[in-house]
Amino acid sequence: MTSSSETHRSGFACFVGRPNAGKSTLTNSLVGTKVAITSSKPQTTRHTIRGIVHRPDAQLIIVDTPGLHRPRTLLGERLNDLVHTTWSEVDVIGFCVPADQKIGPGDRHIAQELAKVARRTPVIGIVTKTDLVARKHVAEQLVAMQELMDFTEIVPVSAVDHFQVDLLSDLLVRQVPEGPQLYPEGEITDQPEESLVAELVREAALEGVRDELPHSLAVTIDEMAPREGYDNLVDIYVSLHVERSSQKAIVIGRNGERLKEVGERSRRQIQALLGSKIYLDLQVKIAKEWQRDPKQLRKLGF
Ligand SMILES: Nc1nc2c(ncn2[C@@H]2O[C@H](COP(=O)(O)OP(=O)(O)OP(=O)(O)O)[C@@H](O)[C@H]2O)c(=O)[nH]1
Repeated sequence: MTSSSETHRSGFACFVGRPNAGKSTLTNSLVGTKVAITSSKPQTTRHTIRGIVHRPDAQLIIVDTPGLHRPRTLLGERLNDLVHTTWSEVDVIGFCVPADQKIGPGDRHIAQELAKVARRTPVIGIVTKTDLVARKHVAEQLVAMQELMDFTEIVPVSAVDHFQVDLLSDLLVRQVPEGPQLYPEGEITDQPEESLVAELVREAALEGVRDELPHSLAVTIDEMAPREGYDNLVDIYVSLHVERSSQKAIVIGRNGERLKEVGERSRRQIQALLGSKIYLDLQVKIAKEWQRDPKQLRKLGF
């Protein structure tokens, strides 16, 4: 019997909405007081992490997206491209509209842009600040939201009263894939992003072959640096260490098919983490009996 309570999920979410829609307050409310909000922005990271929701069953990383502009200039267009890229990299988007304000042209503009990615990235409609208006008014706003675009779900919340914030957390978590805890609890800034990237690759490499390669897979980042002359490209060279050639064959797969899948699967998540395009090079190496050799273990970061 498989119980869904045993699966752990992890992934990325972002909130969009016009200024003052309540995005930051909602992020804080979701995250709770347990976790500090980091605004650390290492060299290779473009997305700022606004907060991390730690739950026993999931970890939800809430990232910032640059604001959407009305593209009057080429720069405006470029910035909007960046927004679209971010939207397609995260696992779920929350579109915030305050309950106490009429839906306006700003919201419709965002909805139009979101509709372009909605087929790929689920969008949850969030009516914020419900504590400010009567229930009847919340209901009307929900109906108005429904007409705005095709949402995966629509939910009214109040960050101030903590009304339905846990429900929103559940709805967001439902949209992120199965995966390990990416950040240690309470310690968001200390984890070098290299380890997160390695963890994402390891997770993708184990997918479907977990029984065959239980603990015989270690992943190290050989090099990770922004490519010179490009403002949005990070080169990442990764080694996957196995113990035997039979395991190497499993990781690589027939004609390299599996390794290609591993690359595709991890690339999307790494791009979401870093907020930048990446070139990902994966090499499978045999480190004989690395689990029993202290020297090898140190080299592999254990
Ligand atoms: N009553 C009430 N006020 C709220 C709620 N959520 C946010 N606010 C208030 O609304 C204002 C804007 O909230 P923010 O969270 O800063 O909004 P934002 O969308 O992050 O704003 P930008 O950073 O400008 O995009 C603040 O004064 C908040 O205190 C809520 O649930 N209830």
